[in-house]
Amino acid sequence: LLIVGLSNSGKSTVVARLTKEPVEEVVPTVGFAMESVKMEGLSVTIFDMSGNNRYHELWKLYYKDTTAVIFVLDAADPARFPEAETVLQELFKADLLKKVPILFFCNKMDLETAARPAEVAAALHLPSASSRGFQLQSCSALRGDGIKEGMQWLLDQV
Ligand SMILES: Nc1nc2c(ncn2[C@@H]2O[C@H](COP(=O)(O)OP(=O)(O)OP(=O)(O)O)[C@@H](O)[C@H]2O)c(=O)[nH]1
Ligand SMILES: [Mg+2]
Repeated sequence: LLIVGLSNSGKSTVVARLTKEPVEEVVPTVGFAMESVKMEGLSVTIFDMSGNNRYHELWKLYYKDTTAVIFVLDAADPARFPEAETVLQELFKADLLKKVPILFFCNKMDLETAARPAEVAAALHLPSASSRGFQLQSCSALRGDGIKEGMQWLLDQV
């Protein structure tokens, strides 16, 4: 399982939710962090990538071993939506990810300023949920809302 997205979007907070570690202790990721967790009897290895620009090239090295992708967006940071779209397009274009389901977490929905999922879908020109194993899920990793629902969809795809 590969977790990508821009810096500060909440990837490691999502991972902390999945591994049941305290979300308060999350710090910016340097390079990447690897975690293993059991989900519904499956042993899942999570690669939590740094969103820092300097590490984006590193993501590609993991594509060939990737069964599923989670892309995390900070929905309260519209200034970075174009940058997020560019990064997401790279994922869609990658040959090694052609058959890999992508779960899109529209994160930080607890914040009043967060864009609605429909606005995010329009701004980032997201494909419809039915196409190519793509699913948009709104969530708050901080509160733990929506994470289970998203993971349920993803596990059903693999
Ligand atoms: N309000 C709110 N804050 C969140 C949420 N998820 C994460 N954050 C905060 O956003 C900041 C960044 O979270 P991280 O999980 O470290 O983000 P990241 O995507 O792993 O960042 P990098 O490792 O630097 O790429 C932290 O201060 C988190 O507490 C959320 O759902 N709501
Ligand atoms: Mg991180």
